[in-house]
Amino acid sequence: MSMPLFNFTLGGDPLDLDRIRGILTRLEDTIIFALIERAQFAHCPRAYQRGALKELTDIGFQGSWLEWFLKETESFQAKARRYTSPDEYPFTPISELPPPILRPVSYPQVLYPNKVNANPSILSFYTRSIVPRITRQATLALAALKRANGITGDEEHEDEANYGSAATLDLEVLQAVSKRVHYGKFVAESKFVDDPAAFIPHILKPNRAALEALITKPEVERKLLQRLRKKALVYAQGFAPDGEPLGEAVKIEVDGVVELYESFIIPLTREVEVDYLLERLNGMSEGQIDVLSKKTKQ
Ligand SMILES: O=C(O)C(=O)C[C@]1(C(=O)O)C=C[C@@H](O)C=C1
Repeated sequence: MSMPLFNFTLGGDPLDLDRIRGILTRLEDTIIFALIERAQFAHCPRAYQRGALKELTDIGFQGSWLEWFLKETESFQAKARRYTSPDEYPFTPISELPPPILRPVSYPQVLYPNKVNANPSILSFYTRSIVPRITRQATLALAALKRANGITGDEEHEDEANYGSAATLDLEVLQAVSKRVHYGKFVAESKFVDDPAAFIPHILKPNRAALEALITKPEVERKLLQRLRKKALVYAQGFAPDGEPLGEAVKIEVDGVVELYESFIIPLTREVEVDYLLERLNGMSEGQIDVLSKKTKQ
């Protein structure tokens, strides 16, 4: 049995829609597992508040603990040229990251040059909506444990012991969600080159609704949500010592995972697709656009 290869450097048609959807499907597993890991720890609200940690303001950093953690980790990863890959986007502005120490890889030019970056939306939604939701059980359990042990007060430093673990796991979730959402660019490029004539009028006279209607595939979304629920149910259950599944979803709330995709990840992927398409003709001459406009779906 052969394994599908999704690595950019290994050849194959990077705009094959089935191949791109294969990557999106694989990332479902990564995202569910990362969420399960993060859900083991309590919320740690102060880790997401700017200026909440004296230790950071003391060293002149104005952001939150998570933003500091992202910047430090991404600086290191930038040196290993992570953000030169067309499917990797840092949360820290690229201008604040160091250059790679390795020679550049020459990636095939698959995407049209663009400035689309959904990471600010991802970071804000993740910290405001996702973390509180997936950590609810762990936060309640921690509070109950403290009550049982007579630990009270010191609200400010209550959850500090988990800051390192929380941020490490936040980074895993954020990077996986970011990669998934930005794959929308490859999906959009694939759909565009398949039928440029359908898209061009709505790019020239920008019409988001028309572009969104062209890229939206309700049946694909329906199947995805169905598959995701089943996967989350399997991954979230416990297993007996002999490997027998115990049935009940205990590691994460399955509805929460499905809702995350339904109300955030898929809509944001669609938004990235539309934003990308709106930039798809930038810098092209009328003549070039004219030639492209004559290409219709085969
Ligand atoms: O698979 C596609 O065609 C996509 O555009 C990706 C995606 C998704 O986010 O999963 C987004 C919009 C479509 O309606 C279907 C699925």
